Amino acid sequence: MPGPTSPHQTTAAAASLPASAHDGVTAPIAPGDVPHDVGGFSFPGLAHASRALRDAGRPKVLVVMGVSGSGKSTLAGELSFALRWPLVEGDSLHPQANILKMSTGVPLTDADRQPWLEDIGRVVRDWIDSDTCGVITCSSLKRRYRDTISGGNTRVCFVYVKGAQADIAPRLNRRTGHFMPSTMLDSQFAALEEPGEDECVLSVDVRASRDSLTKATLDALDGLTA
Ligand SMILES: Nc1ncnc2c1ncn2[C@@H]1O[C@H](COP(=O)(O)OP(=O)(O)OP(=O)(O)O)[C@@H](O)[C@H]1O
Ligand SMILES: O=C(O)[C@H](O)[C@@H](O)[C@H](O)[C@H](O)CO
Repeated sequence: MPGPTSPHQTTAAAASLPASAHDGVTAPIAPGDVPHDVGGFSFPGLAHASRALRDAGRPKVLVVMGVSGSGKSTLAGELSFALRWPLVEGDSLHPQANILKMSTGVPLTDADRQPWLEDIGRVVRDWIDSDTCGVITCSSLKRRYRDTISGGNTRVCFVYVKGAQADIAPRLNRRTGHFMPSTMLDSQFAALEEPGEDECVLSVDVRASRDSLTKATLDALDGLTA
C-alpha cells in the first residue's frame, strides 16, 4: 500500500521542479490583470476558495486536480517546495495497465481508475491519520472520485487548476517525454465534473504564470482561518 514512505514520494526538499515548467506558451497573467470571463470561466482573481473550503479553514492535505496538461505536477511541486510538505505524484501510482492504455490513446474507464483512486485515497488517509501534511496530484475528474480520495474529510482540499481547453491544448501539444498523448484532452474534458461550492476546493486560473499561480494559491490558503 503506498503511504507517506512510498518510493513514489519525494520530500519537499528533494522535490525537483520540472525544467519544462518554464516553457509557458500562453502569455502569463499577473494578479490584478485577469480578464473577468475568458473561455466561459469567470474569476474574481487568480484563486477562488469555495464556500465549503472557507467554512473548513486551512487544509492539511492538498490534492492538485485538473485535466491532463493543466499544470498539476508543476504547481504541486511548487507548493510542496514552498510549504515543505511531502509530495506524491499521483501518476506514479497508476497500475501499469492504465499507463499502457493512456499511452495508446485510450481513455480510462471508471473501473480502470478505481484501484488507483483508492491508492491515492490511502496516501491521503495515511497523512491525515498520522497528522502529517502533504501534497498529491490526481486529475480527480469526477465528484465521486474526489469523494473516494478525501473520504469526506474537510481537511483535504482540492486545488483545481481550472481552464479552458483552448488554453491547455497548446501546452500539451508542446510537451514531450510524457506518456499521455495530447489527443486525450477531449476525453478528459468530457469526463470532467467541475467541483461545486459544497466541495472543499480552491480553484486557480490555468492561464497564470507558474510564479503567479503559486503565489495566488499560497495567499489564498493563508487567507483561510487557521
Ligand atoms: N503556469 C504555467 N504556465 C505555462 N506553462 C505551464 C504552466 N504550468 C505548467 N506548464 C507547462 O504545461 C505542461 C503541462 O504541465 P504539467 O505536466 O505540470 O501538467 P499536468 O496537469 O501534471 O499533466 P498530466 O496530468 O498529464 O501529468 C508542461 O509542459 C509544463 O511545463
Ligand atoms: O483520470 C485520468 O484519465 C488519468 O488520471 C489522467 O488524467 C492521467 O493520470 C494524467 O492526468 C495523465 O498525465
